[in-house]
Amino acid sequence: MQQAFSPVNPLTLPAWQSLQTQRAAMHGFSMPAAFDLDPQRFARFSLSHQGMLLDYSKNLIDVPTLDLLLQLAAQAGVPAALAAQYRGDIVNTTEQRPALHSALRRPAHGQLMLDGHDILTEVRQVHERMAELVAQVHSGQWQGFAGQGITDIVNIGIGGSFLGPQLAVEALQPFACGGLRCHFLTNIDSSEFYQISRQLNAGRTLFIVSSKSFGTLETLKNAEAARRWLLAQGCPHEQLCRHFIAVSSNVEKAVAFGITEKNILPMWDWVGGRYSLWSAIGLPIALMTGMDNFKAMLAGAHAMDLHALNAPLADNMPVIMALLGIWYANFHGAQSHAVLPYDNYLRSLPDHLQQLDMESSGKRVRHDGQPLDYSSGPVIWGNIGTNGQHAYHQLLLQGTQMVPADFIISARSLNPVADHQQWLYANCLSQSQALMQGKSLQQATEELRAAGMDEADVARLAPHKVIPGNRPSNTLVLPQLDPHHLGALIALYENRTYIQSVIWGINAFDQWGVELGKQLGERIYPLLNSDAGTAACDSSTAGLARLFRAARCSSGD
Ligand SMILES: O=P(O)(O)OC[C@H]1O[C@H](O)[C@H](O)[C@@H](O)[C@@H]1O
Repeated sequence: MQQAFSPVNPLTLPAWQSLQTQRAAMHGFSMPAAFDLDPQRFARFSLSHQGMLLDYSKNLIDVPTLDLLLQLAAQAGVPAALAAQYRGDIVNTTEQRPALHSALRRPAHGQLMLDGHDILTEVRQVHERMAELVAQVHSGQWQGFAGQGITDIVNIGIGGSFLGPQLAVEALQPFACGGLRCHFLTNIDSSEFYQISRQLNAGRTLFIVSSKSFGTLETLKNAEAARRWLLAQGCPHEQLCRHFIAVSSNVEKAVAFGITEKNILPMWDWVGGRYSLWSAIGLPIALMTGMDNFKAMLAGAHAMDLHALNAPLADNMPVIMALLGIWYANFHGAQSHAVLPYDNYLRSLPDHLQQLDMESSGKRVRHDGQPLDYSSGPVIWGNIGTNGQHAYHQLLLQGTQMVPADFIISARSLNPVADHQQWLYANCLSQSQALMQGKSLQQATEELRAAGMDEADVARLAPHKVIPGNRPSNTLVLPQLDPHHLGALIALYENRTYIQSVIWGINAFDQWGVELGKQLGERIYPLLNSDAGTAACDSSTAGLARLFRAARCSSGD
């Protein structure tokens, strides 16, 4: 396997330096004026792929800025890095692994050799096993301990073993088949276990224990609780195998936990957790929507990979989105980025992208361990559009920070109701337009005068109504939210995240930061039983541990 990276400090790239000069030259750039001056601005700054349109005309760019950003991508070696990732070179340098989630969605023919194995054959075999399981569950051939078919599946997993499947299961609800209900058990919170388990009939429930490592505390504790619950509900010990499937790259640990080997679907260390919904971690998606829809999602993602690999930089959707992200994070000081899907089915997209992007881009050193002296990834946040208009859009419009936003909407609704979709679309467009146009003091003043207000009140109120405008956004329009376009959309963001990491010179595929809390949790747990050891820890942790012990004593637990 080849090592892909000789890390580059982007600050040394000529295009980075030119962009700094360009940023200064752009001081005073007005997006509304740019639209007035150039009737072709929308056509110039938009592109489409697989029927998806990216309108990036409402950004703080002009042609020279975009040219410099494209030069930055070329100088940072983006095309070569995309090819290296797709080929299976070691792009995860700290763990010395490739990141081959793209291999999970390649068509079923061809070969990709890794350490002497053809991994495409292995992927194919797992997809075939998934198809068998889906058929068995849907046909009622898979039966629980009481000889009845399955009605409920419970995915036990967290992080990447939860967020991607949850997003896709929700997004593809109109494509549901098989009549199953799907639940996600994630947190180590007894209330969550209680709320889910009370809806279940034990004899008709299938638990999928999803954990790449099979070492994640929350997942193992919930799997143990599920096993105890099944036994308490009358499942004989020897019949537990009818109620548990596992997905893991650590088959040994899954077997040691008690899962029958034939019920364990493998995954591989070359798939990162946050990129794993395309593997057997996506089993809940296949169970809820059928294998054909799961495969259509893979095909959409694959087409996006090919686009990222082959389209010229200037026509390349993930490249353009990545460069705009860099422009705002590194040249405008933006510290957050909003993802605003105008689609209830995409309500979990911001959650998924938070893990995808913030675990990948939340880094402080380059591949070579040198600290960054520039920003890496911003905070990703967001929620369903329209709802946000009645909440945090106030800050987007009039707050002191500039927050670049992605608006995402489908041209067609799969469940049309009267003129709802037209209003939804109008709302979406109104927000990006308001962010771009704003409202001047003169406009605010005229509006108040037109409403018949006296001059003193006009003068008092007008400044509060000013909206600065010139705030950037992208609009992504999907023809409709179907499996193919969902796959393309998620893969678009995956590629965008990777491209940004290449320019920043950071590793998008490790996440060492999350380990510290896990280690400390192991040390804190015993302090909640006894105060032995509290002397050695900080007074805040000791005080909070004391409070827990006191609460437990008083409740008699
Ligand atoms: O799938 P698992 O091994 O249980 O891991 C679940 C999650 O745990 C972590 O702590 C990582 O930060 C995530 O990237 C991962 O997706």
